[in-house]
Amino acid sequence: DPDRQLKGKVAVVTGGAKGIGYAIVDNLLNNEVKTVIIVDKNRARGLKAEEQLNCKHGGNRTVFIYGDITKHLDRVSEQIFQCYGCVDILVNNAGILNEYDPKKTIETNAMATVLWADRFYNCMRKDWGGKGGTIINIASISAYMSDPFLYFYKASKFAVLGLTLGMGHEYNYLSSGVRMFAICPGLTRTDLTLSQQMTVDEQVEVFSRFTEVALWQSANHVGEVAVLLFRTASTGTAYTVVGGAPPVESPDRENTTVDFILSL
Ligand SMILES: NC(=O)C1=CN([C@@H]2O[C@H](COP(=O)(O)OP(=O)(O)OC[C@H]3O[C@@H](n4cnc5c(N)ncnc54)[C@H](O)[C@@H]3O)[C@@H](O)[C@H]2O)C=CC1
Ligand SMILES: CCCCCC(=O)/C=C/C=C\C=C\C=C\[C@@H](O)[C@@H](O)CCCC(=O)O
Repeated sequence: DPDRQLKGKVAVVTGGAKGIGYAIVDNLLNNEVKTVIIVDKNRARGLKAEEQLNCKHGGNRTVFIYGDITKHLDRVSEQIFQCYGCVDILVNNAGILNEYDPKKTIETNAMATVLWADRFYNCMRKDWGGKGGTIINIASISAYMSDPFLYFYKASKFAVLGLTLGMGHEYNYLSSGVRMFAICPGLTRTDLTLSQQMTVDEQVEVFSRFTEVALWQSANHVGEVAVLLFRTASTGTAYTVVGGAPPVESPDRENTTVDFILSL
């Protein structure tokens, strides 16, 4: 299936200046993607990532565009569509963890992810004149766990999962040709998991004990899994990736099947 081959494709990765996003960019470039556009609000890290990746992979295949996903969707998407068309792949990865700022958490992780998905979906969709494509949303194991921690973050990641199961549903894929799936990583060593405002003060002790016994993994593992899933994942699905193990398709939620919808 040519839609599942990375060779020659153009991808956009939000929050690709470091952490999981950077690892996804690096792995896409390792697998013959033509160009990856990093959109990030950290200008210094974005420029450094562009330089490092162009040095490693050559050919000016990495392009950094400065942008805050909560503020600059119009400017950045217009610039991208003008230079590269609707692109083949969007990785909605940028996200924050700050339990002391629920509004910013929802605006960044949920609202911006929804709006970026909507903008690229509409450009890519075949029934509106596009050529199809793939949207990968980075949610979290937090969207599948029932635990007392990081509840605003959890709310934002449930939204990402809901978006993926709904917009990416096979029924929509049949007309749009836009595949959408989610990756739900467990604890991954990045700057996000070093942040000082990760959880409310009263939970710091118990949360620390939890993170000491939980399984951890490298960002590069998530990057490798993103490439694997690009080749194998069906639309409207979500995969957990925990402790460096292979991805596991997340438990089914009740699914109104396409056959049923079409029989109405
Ligand atoms: N590190 C972990 O344990 C896990 C992380 N995730 C998710 O993976 C994604 C990436 O996280 P990490 O790499 O760990 O974080 P990170 O903090 O290392 O990197 C996040 C990147 O996103 C950028 N970013 C943040 N807000 C932005 C905005 N408004 N506009 C543009 N760029 C923005 C940052 O500048 C940074 O370069 C997030 O969505 C996070 O929720 C999911 C599960 C586990
Ligand atoms: C609860 C499920 C987590 C799912 C993974 C995810 O999406 C986000 C994880 C975010 C943070 C993890 C932080 C781990 C921190 C440990 O290094 C610990 O030592 C921090 C102690 C608490 C503190 O606030 O200092």
